[in-house]
Amino acid sequence: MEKVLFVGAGSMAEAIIAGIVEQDVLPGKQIYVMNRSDANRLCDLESRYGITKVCEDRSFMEEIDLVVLATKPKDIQQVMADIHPFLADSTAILSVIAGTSIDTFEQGLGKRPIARSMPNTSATIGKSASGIAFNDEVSIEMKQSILSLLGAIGIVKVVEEDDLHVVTALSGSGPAYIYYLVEALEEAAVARGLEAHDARELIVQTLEGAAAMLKTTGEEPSTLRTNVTSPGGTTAAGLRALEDRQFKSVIADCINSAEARSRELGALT
Ligand SMILES: NC(=O)C1=CN([C@@H]2O[C@H](COP(=O)(O)OP(=O)(O)OC[C@H]3O[C@@H](n4cnc5c(N)ncnc54)[C@H](OP(=O)(O)O)[C@@H]3O)[C@@H](O)[C@H]2O)C=CC1
Ligand SMILES: O=C(O)[C@@H]1CCC=N1
Repeated sequence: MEKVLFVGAGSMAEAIIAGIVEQDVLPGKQIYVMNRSDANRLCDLESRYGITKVCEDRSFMEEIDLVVLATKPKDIQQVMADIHPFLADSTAILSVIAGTSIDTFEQGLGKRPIARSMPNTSATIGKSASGIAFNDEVSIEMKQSILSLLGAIGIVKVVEEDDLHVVTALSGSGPAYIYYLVEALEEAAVARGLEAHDARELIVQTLEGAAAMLKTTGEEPSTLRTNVTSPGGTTAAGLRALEDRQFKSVIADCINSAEARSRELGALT
């Protein structure tokens, strides 16, 4: 894979570009980026990551090996109409767009190698948790190239295409749930008198420590939870408040709603 074009230059495109530039995944290879109209944004990405912005010129497109589609789902029909005439038959597609199916891409861009993925914004620091599915046109070699590209920005799970909706709900949107949890914990701690910056540091370290415990001990989360929970102690009191408010059912609603929205977005494209 020598030449990669990002179509869409928003937060997700930047997270992946930052990750692959930082991890040096495509050393010496050429990374191009285009968007709809925000010229300043392209200049900014070009100067920060040493990639090449694309404005009007489309002549180079037939030499592109991989197009990364990173626009909003609502824009994808327009994008496909814009780029299809310029792509070589062999050009592969990697979508990061929520909901939109491989079938939709095949209809808009022809039968060609297509991978549909769902990374997350932690790609910026090489910590994405991504899911991916491929169509039958993707060769073993191309699959490996795409997996190593996504692998360099975090972990990747190959899943059935239909499961990408729940992957989107879980790990695509997941960072936002965690940030919301941090906001809530911080607000509660500040309301009880802690300084905001102290609360923030304690929360982030608690998250980091808990994640590392899950990873390194291999223990079940329920076992680790039980280890924290002294009978009649503070944790039991806190967990009881969560149970009283049906915490697990709130979380199930969150995942189900996000998955349903992913399916809706797919149906709209
Ligand atoms: N943000 C996230 O956490 C995640 C997002 N995703 C998916 O990534 C995709 C992009 O999301 P995000 O980066 O947040 O979105 P943004 O709104 O930040 O970026 C969208 C980009 O698409 C460009 N665009 C729109 N229309 C066209 C067009 N016709 N031709 C070329 N470029 C076009 C926009 O250009 P301009 O600014 O010039 O209009 C902009 O650069 C979405 O489909 C989302 O589902 C996936 C995983 C996580
Ligand atoms: O909110 C969204 O639709 C996108 C997909 C996953 C994360 N952000």
